[in-house]
Amino acid sequence: MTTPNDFASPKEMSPRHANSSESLHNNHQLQQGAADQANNNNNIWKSTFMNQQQQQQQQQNSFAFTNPWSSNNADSTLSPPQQQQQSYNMDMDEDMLESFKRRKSSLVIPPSRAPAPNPFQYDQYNQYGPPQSQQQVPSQQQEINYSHQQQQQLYNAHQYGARLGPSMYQDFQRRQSMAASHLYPNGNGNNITNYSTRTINKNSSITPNTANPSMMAGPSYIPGGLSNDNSMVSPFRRLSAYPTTNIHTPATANLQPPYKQLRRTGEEQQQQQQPKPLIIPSMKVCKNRNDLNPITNPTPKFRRASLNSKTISPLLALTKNLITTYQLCSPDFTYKPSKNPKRVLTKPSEGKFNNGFDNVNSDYILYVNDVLGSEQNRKYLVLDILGQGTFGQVVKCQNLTTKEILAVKVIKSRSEYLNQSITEAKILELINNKIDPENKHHFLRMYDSFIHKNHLCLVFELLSNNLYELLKQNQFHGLSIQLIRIFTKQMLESLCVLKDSKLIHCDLKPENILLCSPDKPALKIIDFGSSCEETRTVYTYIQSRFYRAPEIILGIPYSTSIDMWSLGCIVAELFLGIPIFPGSSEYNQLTRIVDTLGYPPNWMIDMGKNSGKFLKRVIDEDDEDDEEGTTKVTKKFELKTLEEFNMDFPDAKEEPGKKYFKWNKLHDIIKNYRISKSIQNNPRAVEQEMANRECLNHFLEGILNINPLARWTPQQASMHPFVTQQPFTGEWYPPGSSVNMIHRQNTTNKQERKNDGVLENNFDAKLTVPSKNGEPVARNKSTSNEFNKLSIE
Ligand SMILES: Nc1ncnc2c1ncn2[C@@H]1O[C@H](COP(=O)(O)OP(=O)(O)OP(=O)(O)O)[C@@H](O)[C@H]1O
Repeated sequence: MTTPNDFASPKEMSPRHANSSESLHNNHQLQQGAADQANNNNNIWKSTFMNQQQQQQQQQNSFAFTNPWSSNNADSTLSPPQQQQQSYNMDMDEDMLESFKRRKSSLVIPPSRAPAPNPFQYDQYNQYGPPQSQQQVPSQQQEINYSHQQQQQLYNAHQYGARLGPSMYQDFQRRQSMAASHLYPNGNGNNITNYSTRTINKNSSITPNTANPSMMAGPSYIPGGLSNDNSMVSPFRRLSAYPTTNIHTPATANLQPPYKQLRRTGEEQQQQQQPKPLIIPSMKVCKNRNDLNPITNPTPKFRRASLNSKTISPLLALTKNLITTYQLCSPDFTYKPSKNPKRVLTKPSEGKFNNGFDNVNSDYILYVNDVLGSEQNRKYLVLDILGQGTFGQVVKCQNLTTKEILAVKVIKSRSEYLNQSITEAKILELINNKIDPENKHHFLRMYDSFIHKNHLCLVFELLSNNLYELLKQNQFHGLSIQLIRIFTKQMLESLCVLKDSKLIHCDLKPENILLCSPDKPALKIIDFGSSCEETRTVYTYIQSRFYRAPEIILGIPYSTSIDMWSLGCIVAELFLGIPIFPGSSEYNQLTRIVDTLGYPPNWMIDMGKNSGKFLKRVIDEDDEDDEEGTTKVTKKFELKTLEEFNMDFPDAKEEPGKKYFKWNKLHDIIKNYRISKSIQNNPRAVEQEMANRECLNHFLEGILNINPLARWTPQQASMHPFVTQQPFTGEWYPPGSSVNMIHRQNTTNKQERKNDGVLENNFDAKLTVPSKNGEPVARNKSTSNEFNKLSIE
């Protein structure tokens, strides 16, 4: 049979025995001194001490929690006569309990109404009860052993194991150790005593109990753990265990609760002092549902406190009225909100630059309740963080004068970010004041800008979630086509205005499109930090990768049409829930685009500064002979294989990209995307959904045209049936468009790459045709003659 010691080390079982050899030594010393004093006879003492040691050893082996005073020390001064001692200690226990209860009430610590059942019946141990006589020791020991055997059996039989498991068992033992450490806190033998046998003088020095019970009733007695001695903490508070005795208590005049109690009559007080049976929490096996009903104990008296004599529920005392509660515990306690620790919002939060105001990334270290700005009417109280980006942090603030809640973008203090952000502020100013003064075209409003501790701060209207967060909330399942249409319409309105103003946003992505409020589908475009004028396209490394246009990847001069590409990616993502081109690198990004939409036209590859990085030139014989019968040799390009790319750029360590969609072609991805469960059983709804998808697909093909010259402008896209909700017949061309192109029917993939809807390798060419995944757009016969004369205005 295993013993409890098999489950835990002696250290865990008893700090008194195993934790501190010094403590054990002191214990012996103390007992030795006591024996000397009593018998003044070395021989007797020796035999007694050896007896005692044996007993202790036995106890230590069987169970760690034993009362050193419970064994007969053969010294009447230390161990009072059994009868006397028992009643005395019983009195003291009750006294302790009552005092403790009152003390607890004054601390506003409600006793647990239905203590958690202790699986190991810990409370039944007489640890806090009266000391046992020598005669009782074996029986107590037996009880302990028996109980532990029971625990052991229960544990082994998995009766509790399933619910408690070894970790809970260990936790129980740890708590036992904690209790023991409260019982024997100082590790010097003087304090080694039981609660029930402790007296503490006014100076809080703890001495073993003497035989005189009257000593316990005086003002000098403070029950163990609740004395002035701070080192003594009641184990009750940790274990919610009550003494097992219920003996009449002597008055403890110095421990009256501060209220109500004072108004009680003597009779009431007497009644209160009557012995009351204590319900000892015990373990019970739940056999049916009724066993789970909570046990409600009668509300004990003195459990509520307040400074103004009003009763406060424990809940309120520990929540809303916590300050009062603290004041009740310590009259010196004062509370000032200004001294509250401020929550830091910036990560990393260690000050590195700018006199410690900035972290290693040159971000200003922001705290809740910080004030940004110093001028009158331009002070902003920091409330929370809204987002973080390349340029800095965006925080929710309150204007201290107007009380308006706003968003403040605190730009990094490095000059490159500062300069670009000045451009952002200028563009926003232009948009807000000149381009969209009436706030109709879904652009973020900027209200103010100022410098705070070397950081440019831009004050914006406060918006809600961004579209990425919206998709996330929807478990990345994509939005309904109706909602996508509403969003697309608004984004196109903004892009029309930007194109007319010859401005390029350059960083359109779901994170930069924000809902105005959480409950309406109105949105606004933010983050003009990368924006530029169409005539000043200085930067070539722009746009977030997933939304990066092919002309940027290839390194071709760009225009407002890069925003249309990003829009196409965003609309597709709103439908699919995840990015349509989630490239892990530029090479991977281009690979995904080519796989889904076909190759860029030759002129783009010829022109692209970066083309050689990703593509290889292959001289191929054309499968068609010219009129004279000679084989035409045309330039062709192919994406480098992964191996070829890694060979050319060993540092890149390019790996095969993860495949997110079963299908490759855009049309197939959209068409075969899962149908919402809500309409799966409704054929008409499914039919409507498929029709909507066809329309969405056609719309996407128009704006996700690899050729920027063939890509629809926002004005053209705004007229598409997907946006206008006009009937979609399967064909649609931007009004007034004509093209002069030679189009081959039944083009193969190889052939797609040659043409891909572009007619001339001329960047300024205006003669383009919308293509469908690089495949010819099916046209009805009646228009086939005009087909070659489409031009886009
Ligand atoms: N006016 C606003 N109201 C609410 N949240 C905002 C506001 N402006 C920005 N945010 C939040 O802060 C995030 C970052 O903002 P912003 O894109 O302007 O920073 P950035 O440093 O330019 O980021 P990026 O890395 O995209 O360049 C946004 O995605 C958004 O969630």
